[in-house]
Amino acid sequence: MTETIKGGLEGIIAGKTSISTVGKEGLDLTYRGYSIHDLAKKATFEEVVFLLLYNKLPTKSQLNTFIDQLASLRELPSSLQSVLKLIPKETNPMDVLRTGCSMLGTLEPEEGGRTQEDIAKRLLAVLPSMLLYWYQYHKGKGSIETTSESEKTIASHLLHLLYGHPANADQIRALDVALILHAEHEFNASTFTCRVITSTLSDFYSAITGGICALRGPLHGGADEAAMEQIGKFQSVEEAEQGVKAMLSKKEKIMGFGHRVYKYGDPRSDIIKEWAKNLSVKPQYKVLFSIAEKIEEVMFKEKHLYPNVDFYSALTYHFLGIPTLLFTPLFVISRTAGWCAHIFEQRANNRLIRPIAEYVGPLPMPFIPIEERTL
Ligand SMILES: CC(=O)SCCNC(=O)CCNC(=O)[C@H](O)C(C)(C)COP(=O)(O)OP(=O)(O)OC[C@H]1O[C@@H](n2cnc3c(N)ncnc32)[C@H](O)[C@@H]1OP(=O)(O)O
Ligand SMILES: O=C([O-])CC(=O)C(=O)O
Repeated sequence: MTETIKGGLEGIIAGKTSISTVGKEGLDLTYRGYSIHDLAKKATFEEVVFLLLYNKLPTKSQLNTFIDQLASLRELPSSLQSVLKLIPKETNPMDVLRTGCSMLGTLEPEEGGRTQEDIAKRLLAVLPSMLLYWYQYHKGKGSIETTSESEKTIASHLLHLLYGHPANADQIRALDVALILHAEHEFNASTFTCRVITSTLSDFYSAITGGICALRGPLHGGADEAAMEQIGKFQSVEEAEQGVKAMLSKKEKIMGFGHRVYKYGDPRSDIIKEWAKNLSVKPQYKVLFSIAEKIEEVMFKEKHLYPNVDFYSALTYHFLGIPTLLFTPLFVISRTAGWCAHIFEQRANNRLIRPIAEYVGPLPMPFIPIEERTL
């Protein structure tokens, strides 16, 4: 093979999708043809989930039925509650979701007559319960009630479970927008993982569990937590400027910047930045916001790199009082919508995903039996 291969499958078209466009000239980011800007301004997360799963916008009554259905699926089976209690409290919450998702697959398997749509809805409804049940249990709050339907939406339910009381309308809308922005992104690493697993005719839970595993890393979904840690290390804009320059001079990466596809900026970043700005009401939040803006300025001056969705999402979550370790799990909850849509799409026109490798190993050589082998 003489053609030079770029690492990481960069620029390779690995399949077709009608779910979203990412960075396509003149289209930018759309979900099923709808601009991310319109969706973030005018839609709700549940509306976006419906759109992704059913390939059409819901009517008002379809949406209400959908919201009610999701709210009725929040219950954790008692054996799953037991498993969540057994998972050590120091565990990374991404591992909790990975384990919880896999466990649910043993309790409510696809083979048991459930449709893929049933499983998609169940996962979207129960993942927040799983996360917050484990989190609050190990914070000493006991076994919290996750089934209440008083909070209709995923964002309000999540924040209520986290705060222990209802969130206000701005907080709920901020999280709702973050969930919309993270819901889908074409053939990113975690979605591609789901599609590869699906292509072997494996089950739904295996594919989603694989997606969670791929999202965990800091080069992908885990960047929001890494970005927050980096921003939080600086006390002032001056320190941030010096610190980032020093990191760049050592060839270190600044998390939350750069993107494989968007070379001129991630369209989701300005939207979530605006929400971070709106929420930065406390003096210490204003300092963090200006530190983040300084990092953005330095990154552009020094590297011509732009923030991706993770950078200002991190601040948005922080200003919502969400612990850093829960950032990437929130990404899981949102991206499950996109993963499910991709599993449906892969199944509808499946062929095993199996590329080939360029062999760069040794040429064939004689095998030396162990008795004759010397060091
Ligand atoms: C939701 C998401 O998953 S969005 C992405 C979240 N991930 C991050 O924010 C992690 C930080 N960013 C990165 O590591 C990268 O930009 C990625 C992984 C997102 C994209 O990676 P790739 O397309 O493979 O670009 P790659 O890592 O090869 O970088 C190209 C060049 O830009 C530099 N670069 C890219 N991102 C960054 C960064 N965040 N900080 C500093 N330098 C960077 C690289 O060091 C490299 O420089 P070089 O050519 O001098 O060696
Ligand atoms: O598309 C990617 O490579 C990463 C990303 O932004 C996402 O998954 O939202």
